[in-house]
Amino acid sequence: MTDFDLELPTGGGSLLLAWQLKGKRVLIVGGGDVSSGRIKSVLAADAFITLIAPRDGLHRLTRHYIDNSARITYHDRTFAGDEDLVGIDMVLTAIDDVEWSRRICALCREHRIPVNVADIPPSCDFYFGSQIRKGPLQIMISTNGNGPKLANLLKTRIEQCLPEKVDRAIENVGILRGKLRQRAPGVGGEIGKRRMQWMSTVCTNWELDELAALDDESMEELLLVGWERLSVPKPPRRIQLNKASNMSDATLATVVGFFVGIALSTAVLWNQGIYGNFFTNIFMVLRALF
Ligand SMILES: C[C@@]1(CC(=O)O)C2=NC(=C\c3[nH]c(c(CCC(=O)O)c3CC(=O)O)Cc3[nH]c(c(CC(=O)O)c3CCC(=O)O)/C=C3\N/C(=C\2)[C@@H](CCC(=O)O)[C@]3(C)CC(=O)O)/[C@H]1CCC(=O)O
Ligand SMILES: NC(=O)c1ccc[n+]([C@@H]2O[C@H](COP(=O)([O-])OP(=O)(O)OC[C@H]3O[C@@H](n4cnc5c(N)ncnc54)[C@H](O)[C@@H]3O)[C@@H](O)[C@H]2O)c1
Repeated sequence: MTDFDLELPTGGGSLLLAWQLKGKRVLIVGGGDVSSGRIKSVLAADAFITLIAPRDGLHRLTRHYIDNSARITYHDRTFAGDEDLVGIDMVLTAIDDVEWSRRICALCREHRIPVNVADIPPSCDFYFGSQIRKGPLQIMISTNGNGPKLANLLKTRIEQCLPEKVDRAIENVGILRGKLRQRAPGVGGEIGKRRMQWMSTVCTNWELDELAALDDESMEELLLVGWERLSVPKPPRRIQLNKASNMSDATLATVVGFFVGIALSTAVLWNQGIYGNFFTNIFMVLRALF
């Protein structure tokens, strides 16, 4: 018997990737509303942008990006042809001209440059999705072209479920992994396996809040105590204390409300000449509550 999943994927999906565009050049054709969204996504990926769109059709946000990002090279004109594709690694078109959209797509395919044509699925080598970015966390919701609005609505739901400090926790895990690689360098082999196992145990055994509370000193301590002995200790005391003080607002409100209630009822009873002691009043409040 094997514990592998032997079932073949049913297909009909697309490949989900986190495409590394740092330092690459992306051509964006069009300067409207959709283009401004594309610019934002590409800037988040540290790429350079060549933007081709007549000035009079620019969206306010697109103009803002042109004026404020040194990564954007702007040409105030319409798409010219082959020559605009020289040195380009990816093309995104967002124009209100279906004929030109299709022509640009055909040229890109000829030059084997990956292309997305907003809203024309057959002309897309890849689709955009609805995106959530929170620090290094990136979530893309794709319905594989079935319902883009639904992707947008699901995004809102997912955003509401994300733990508050998830971005900080992920950043800290990244820093800790960097420190561990410095302490135990080497690619692959036994050392690689040992590092992966240890990091996985840290991520599994520590709460996100505890990971988010790590600072430089506690990371060094964790590496010193844990890595050297190949064990993963509990979070240091000051991080656990932080956790205690991170009591959720709702819990805090319930606890404070409970004691204020007891104090008030004591005062009222006292005022009415019912001189029960404090503990008798707690009993009366509890009886009234349950
Ligand atoms: C996610 C998002 C990302 C982005 O573009 O940044 C995105 N569309 C968004 C919004 C949106 N698009 C449309 C509406 C109107 C409501 C509706 O029609 O449903 C709304 C809603 C709105 O505007 O609120 C119209 C529309 N879109 C496409 C077609 C053509 C067709 O389906 O045939 C038509 C019909 C045109 C017509 O009828 O003429 C096609 C595509 N749109 C995609 C992505 C790709 C598949 C995504 C997936 O896998 O789910 C794909 C295939 C190609 C691509 O463009 O990459 C972004 C939400 C971002 C956010 O806010 O979070
Ligand atoms: N995927 C999505 O989320 C989504 C949502 C809405 C619309 N769309 C589609 O995306 C496309 C663009 O939408 P928009 O709202 O940004 O449109 P828009 O009309 O606001 O902008 C179009 C832009 O393209 C420029 N343009 C037109 N022809 C050009 C050419 N040959 N060369 C260079 N620039 C050219 C215009 O000057 C303008 O800046 C439309 O086809 C629209 O149907 C997609």
